[in-house]
Amino acid sequence: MNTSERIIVPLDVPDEDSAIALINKLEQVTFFKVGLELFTSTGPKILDLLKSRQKRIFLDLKFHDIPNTVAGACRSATRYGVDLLTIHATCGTDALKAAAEAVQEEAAKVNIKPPKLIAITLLTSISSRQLAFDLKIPLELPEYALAMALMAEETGLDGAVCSPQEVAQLRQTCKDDFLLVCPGVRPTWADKGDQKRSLTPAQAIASGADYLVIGRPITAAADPQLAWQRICEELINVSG
Ligand SMILES: O=c1ccn([C@@H]2O[C@H](COP(=O)(O)O)[C@@H](O)[C@H]2O)c(=O)[nH]1
Repeated sequence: MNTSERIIVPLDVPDEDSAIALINKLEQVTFFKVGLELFTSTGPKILDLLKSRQKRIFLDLKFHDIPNTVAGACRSATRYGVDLLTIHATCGTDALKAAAEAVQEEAAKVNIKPPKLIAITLLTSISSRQLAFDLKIPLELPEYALAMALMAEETGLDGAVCSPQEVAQLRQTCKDDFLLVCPGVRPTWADKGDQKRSLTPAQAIASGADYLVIGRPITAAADPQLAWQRICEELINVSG
């Protein structure tokens, strides 16, 4: 996989027309993320459109519910034939196990490749202070993120979503093939916005991330294609 294929661009836009406009501006991008905003607006037809253009798809619906419900949601999402799918680790072990089994069973039933099911460890918009004072979690943030990732690994998930600040620790501790996907990535020239635990794309890759989710630095740029290219060049300069 070349470095540009490691960048996943989220289509965080309100409707299908805006998504198509963005996809057209980013012809060279191979991997797009469809999240809550766009999927709630368009439903699965946006996934068909991306597939018709041979794009890879990260369906980031961040399931968070009881075991029976997340298993059902995972079965439905599996039938879309997407590449990556998310669930919150805080659903707990029973729900994570049920979700992982549901994905495998449904993919076998309809004879398609299962999506990689990955767990959100701790949203990248949460700071250490918020973890302690808002969520009342009495652990250091890296320790908590690692615990969530290990729970996901032990329950049979394929990987985790983590901030670039924790990815080195997760890379060292988790199995080599445990997929690590990092949002909250910011080039030095971009605004952090609501992201609290960011590093640059080059730092995130050097720390062991498999994929980077980079949205507004690209999608809100005056020229999204140019912004994407600038990030690709920064990554090539680091990885040689
Ligand atoms: O912990 C998480 C999990 C998911 N996201 C998603 O990634 C993108 C980031 O977009 P930016 O514009 O680069 O901030 C967005 O779609 C989030 O829903 C995340 O940021 N953090």
